[in-house]
Amino acid sequence: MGKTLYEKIWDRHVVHQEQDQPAILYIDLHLIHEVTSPQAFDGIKSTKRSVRRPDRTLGTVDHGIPTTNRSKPFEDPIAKKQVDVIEENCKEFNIKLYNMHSPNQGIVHVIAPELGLTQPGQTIVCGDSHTPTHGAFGALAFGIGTSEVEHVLATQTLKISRSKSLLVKLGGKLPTGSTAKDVALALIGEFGHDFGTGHIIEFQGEVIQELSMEERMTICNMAIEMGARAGIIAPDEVTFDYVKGKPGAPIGHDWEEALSLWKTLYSDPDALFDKVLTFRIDEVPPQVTWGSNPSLVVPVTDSIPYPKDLPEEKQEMAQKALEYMDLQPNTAITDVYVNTVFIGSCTNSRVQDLREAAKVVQGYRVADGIRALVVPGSQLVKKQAESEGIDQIFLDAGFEWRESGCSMCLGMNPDVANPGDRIASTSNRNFEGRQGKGSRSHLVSPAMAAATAIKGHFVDVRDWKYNIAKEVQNSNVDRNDKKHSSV
Ligand SMILES: CC(C)[C@H](C(=O)O)[C@@H](O)C(=O)O
Ligand code: SF4
Repeated sequence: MGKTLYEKIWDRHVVHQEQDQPAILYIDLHLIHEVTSPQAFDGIKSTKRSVRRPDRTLGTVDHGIPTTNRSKPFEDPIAKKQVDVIEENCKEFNIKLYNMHSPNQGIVHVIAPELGLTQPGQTIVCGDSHTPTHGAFGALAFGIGTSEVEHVLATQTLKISRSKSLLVKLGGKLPTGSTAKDVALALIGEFGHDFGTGHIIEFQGEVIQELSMEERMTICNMAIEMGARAGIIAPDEVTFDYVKGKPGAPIGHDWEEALSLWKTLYSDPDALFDKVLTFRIDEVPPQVTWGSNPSLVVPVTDSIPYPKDLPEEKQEMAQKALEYMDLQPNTAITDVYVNTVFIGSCTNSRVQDLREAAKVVQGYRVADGIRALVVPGSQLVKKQAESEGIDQIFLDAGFEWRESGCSMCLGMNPDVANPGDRIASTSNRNFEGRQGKGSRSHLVSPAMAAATAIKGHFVDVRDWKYNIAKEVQNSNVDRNDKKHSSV
């Protein structure tokens, strides 16, 4: 019988397995950041061990670092300490670290792919729940806890039990104006925020071949919000083209050898999955979450539902979410006003995301009273965007253009939302208070976030070109007239 992609990667990496016991899995790439690595290094040091493969370990700082002027002292002593500690640890154990001032610094899940370190067929771990992002390359990638970080540092292996496999077949084509983010949100809306629990999800479907690596990363990034251990997509020509020529990619004969292996990385047609779900995406409109987990989501064309109209298992959390979010059922999503817009995070902060948002923003102004932030996922993304003039489009529109990092995705640095703030955010989690105590998060695609910043409330970005843009232009003219007449 054939094997699934997950089984193929798993089998190539098992170092040791006893019956009914977890396997010992070899890890190809271990990514570390400043929040979850300090205790792991303490454990290594206190037992006088060393790091087994510093050359297969890479560090960056992303969560707590400022996204404004980095030559100024840190505002938060804890963040400062974490950054200092990872610097010391990486120095002591000879691990490459992209620190705050490095041209390669960025969110851990953005930098490894863009540097060509994330490759098909690898096992990749990080003490971070959004590690499934790397599954977009046909790698088996998942988040691990701090004690596991220590184990991987010491042995370059992980003790782990096999997960079940879940095939999600995406049928149809992505409609114009909808994005990979909308597909991920719609999937979670349809099947719930835990439908992948205990599973590795493989995403398949014709549409996948048409998706860029950036879009595939957005979908796999949100596998954890589906409850899954990891998400994975079989590599294809799009993947190989993306990796080719990147600094970490194999070259010459090694490239040819790698490629012949990578081309075998797909689920065989007769492979058996533990579960199979199908989902048609032809009619997935842009999505907006209204609650405090990503499954509480509706198309932008809809209204906020009455809890009693939802499936029974969602009713109680929906009621609680309405209270926290300060929203009334039956309110049209397009009548919900925000005061903050955040374009960033490992879900949606790559160049393609910023290009899509900039296309919407170009020539317009952020609505009055809105704080709008663009935080590129990495310094390389930032540099590329600047070379295309994208920074200027955002700045001209009244957005803030920042240095790279996690930023307001979870507010561990000074980019924190205030109590009561309502945020249109391109990140992946809308949990209570995540972006700042008492703040209210709505998850959307980059284009939707951009349009919301201009209008001040949610809008259907598909109408942007035809109707809304004209309205905005007129109101900008009014605003400018007012400005001139008051001078
Ligand atoms: C800080 C880190 C441990 C955390 C995670 O694991 O996901 C963060 O990245 C997040 O997105 O909440
Ligand atoms: S950007 Fe957000 S989700 Fe991604 S690693 Fe940072 S905090 Fe976690």
